[in-house]
Amino acid sequence: NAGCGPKDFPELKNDAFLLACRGQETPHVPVWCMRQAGRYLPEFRESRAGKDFFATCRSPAACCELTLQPLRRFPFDAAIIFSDILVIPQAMGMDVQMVAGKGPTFPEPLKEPEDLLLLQSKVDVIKELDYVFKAITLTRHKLEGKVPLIGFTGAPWTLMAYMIEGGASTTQSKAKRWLYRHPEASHQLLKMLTDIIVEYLLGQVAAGAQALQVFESHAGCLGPVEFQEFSLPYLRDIARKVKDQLKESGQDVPMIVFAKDGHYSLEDLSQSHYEVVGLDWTIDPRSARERTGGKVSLQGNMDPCALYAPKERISEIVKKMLEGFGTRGYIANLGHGLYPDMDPENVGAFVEAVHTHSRHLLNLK
Ligand SMILES: Cc1c2[nH]c(c1CCC(=O)O)Cc1[nH]c(c(CCC(=O)O)c1C)Cc1[nH]c(c(CCC(=O)O)c1C)Cc1[nH]c(c(C)c1CCC(=O)O)C2
Repeated sequence: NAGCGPKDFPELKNDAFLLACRGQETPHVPVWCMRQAGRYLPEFRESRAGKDFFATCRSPAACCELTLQPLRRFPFDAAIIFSDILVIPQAMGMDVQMVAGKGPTFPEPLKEPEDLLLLQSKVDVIKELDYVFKAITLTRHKLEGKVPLIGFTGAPWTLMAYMIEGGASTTQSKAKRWLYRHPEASHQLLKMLTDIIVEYLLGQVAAGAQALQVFESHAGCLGPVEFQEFSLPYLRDIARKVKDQLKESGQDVPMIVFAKDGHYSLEDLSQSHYEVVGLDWTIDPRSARERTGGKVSLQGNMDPCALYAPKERISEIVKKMLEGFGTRGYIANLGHGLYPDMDPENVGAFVEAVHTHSRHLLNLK
């Protein structure tokens, strides 16, 4: 561990992202992309070639390299640690494999409430997920203070859905069956996940994460009523518990909640102790501002597919997006992750358009 402890990190040189999380003034609108470390980069494909996905996640050196790759190409204002949300079900004792062309797969998903007994009830998060903490500490050093490092987790409902579906699903009907047929067991599982997530996020901050994003990627298959019961209380709990604990040690780390396709929940999410609410592209920037009433910063939300447009068109779309959100309390991003067939040059055009147009808008003030 010599020379790599979570202390004496290099001084941060670009704090635009952290300032924007807190609604403070910045010289330009900060920008990063979900899945910025990914298969659209040839160097990523080369590093990952022939290696097992979760073995890569367990190698701090590999995670560090993959996290840094996009920053060598583009002037992103934040880095997000390379890892996966499914490391938590693994830490709970479930087998998860990444199957090429199919995505994450659980050979033995949860079927009935009795299966909860097969899960590790007391997970030693610090020990089981130590490899993630090591990756964060190493990456924070290697970033040399260029930009802040974001840690992340899946939200309880999204993780529960994977653990029951056993992989990708369009309807999430197996997982939703639990909500309607086994509400008590569902809450038991969601609570178990919440406790692990809180410890996991605190461990990430101790290791050097400077902001935290919670991915509720499967919000879209819930309606407002189910969301209120099975997602929102746990999202709130996570933010409150993490913040309370951090406060005790005099720390304060901005938190982002991203509930994909959860447009119905925007008002609630803006009052859930998160500094930032992430948005997908189905929400109009101006209406998002009105509905959140200036209570939070907003992040998002260009349709990732707009990156298939020519560069000039990308620039126009970005300009409209910036005019809609305004330049204060705003972090530019896509409405979801980049796809493997996207052109890195257009990602560069997106980043440049955000910086150029936002500087221009800020100078007009
Ligand atoms: C749902 C989810 C997962 N993982 C994640 C989510 C939440 C975000 C979202 O809604 O997309 C989170 C995640 N996964 C990954 C990151 C890394 C950081 C970044 O955004 O750059 C992050 C933040 C790396 C990854 N995670 C994965 C990849 C691609 C596979 C590879 O590198 O071999 C990457 C770069 C694999 C993964 N892991 C998961 C899926 C659905 C897939 C895609 C499977 C496929 O496309 O074949 C589960």
